[in-house]
Amino acid sequence: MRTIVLGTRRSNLALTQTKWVIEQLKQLNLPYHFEIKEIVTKGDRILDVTLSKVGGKGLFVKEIEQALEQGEIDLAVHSMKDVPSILPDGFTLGAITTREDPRDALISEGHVKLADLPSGSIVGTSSLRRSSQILAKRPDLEVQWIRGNVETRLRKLKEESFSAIVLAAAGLNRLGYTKDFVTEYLEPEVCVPAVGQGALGLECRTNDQELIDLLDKLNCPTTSKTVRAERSFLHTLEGGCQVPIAGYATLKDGQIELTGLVGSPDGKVLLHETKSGDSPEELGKSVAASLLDQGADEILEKVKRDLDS
Ligand SMILES: NCc1[nH]cc(CCC(=O)O)c1CC(=O)O
Repeated sequence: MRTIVLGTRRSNLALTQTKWVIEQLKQLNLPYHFEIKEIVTKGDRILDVTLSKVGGKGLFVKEIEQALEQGEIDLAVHSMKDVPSILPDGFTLGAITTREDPRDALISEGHVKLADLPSGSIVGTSSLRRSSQILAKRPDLEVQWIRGNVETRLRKLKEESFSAIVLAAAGLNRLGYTKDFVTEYLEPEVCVPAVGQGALGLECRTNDQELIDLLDKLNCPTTSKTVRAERSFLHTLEGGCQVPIAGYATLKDGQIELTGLVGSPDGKVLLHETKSGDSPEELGKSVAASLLDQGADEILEKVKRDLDS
């Protein structure tokens, strides 16, 4: 009987997600054993600077891919929003699972909603996408970088000078926080989610056909299709680093509807586009092209220059 080794980061969220996938695999009642191997990535070790400066989201994924390549692990469970838009040769996503709540969640001291936070209140986030959209709504607030896993950020909300923080609803749900813990869910009309937010990607080696066949049983066709559109959009715009880009797609009567957004980190410029189509790849490219026509490349170039300096 084959043992499938799942590699995961050590955070509570990563472990919870990996255990959830094992449960789903076990329910298939197939003759496999499952084992978890914890991996500490560079992104987990470096916590003192903004994530964008140490190399962005790809950081978490790269070291896990090395373990896959060397056969130390067979399968990696990722939050899709942390997975770069193109995987290196030799790796594939065997499945994208059913999406959790894709929205961002605002959690504030005293449960004060975004619209009601006093002027000058400090909101903690380390995402340019979130800062851009929050400052567009509330230019009188102040955004400060906050790093660390979900529990660390919640502790900092209590102990430091933040009035509110923004976290993905999906992560909170998976960790078992109840709905009344959240002050306000930010609807996609207010804050367009990150590409892939709320979906899990199951990555394995391209030559592991046995595992690819197994993972296919956990694939959610709707989530796959919408996340592919979002990732095609991201790929068309991306220059490699973490940038203020948001993308969220839904499926209605077989048609994908994709909203893309590019904003300046201070929220003074927000470019939006929503389009429908049936090819995820073409739709992603088309929404990206519209934003480039509106001047998205200028915003993104400036962000990259500021990160490099
Ligand atoms: N960047 C960290 C990260 N990656 C995925 C999630 C949440 C789960 C998800 O989006 O699926 C989080 C935490 C957060 O943004 O609050």
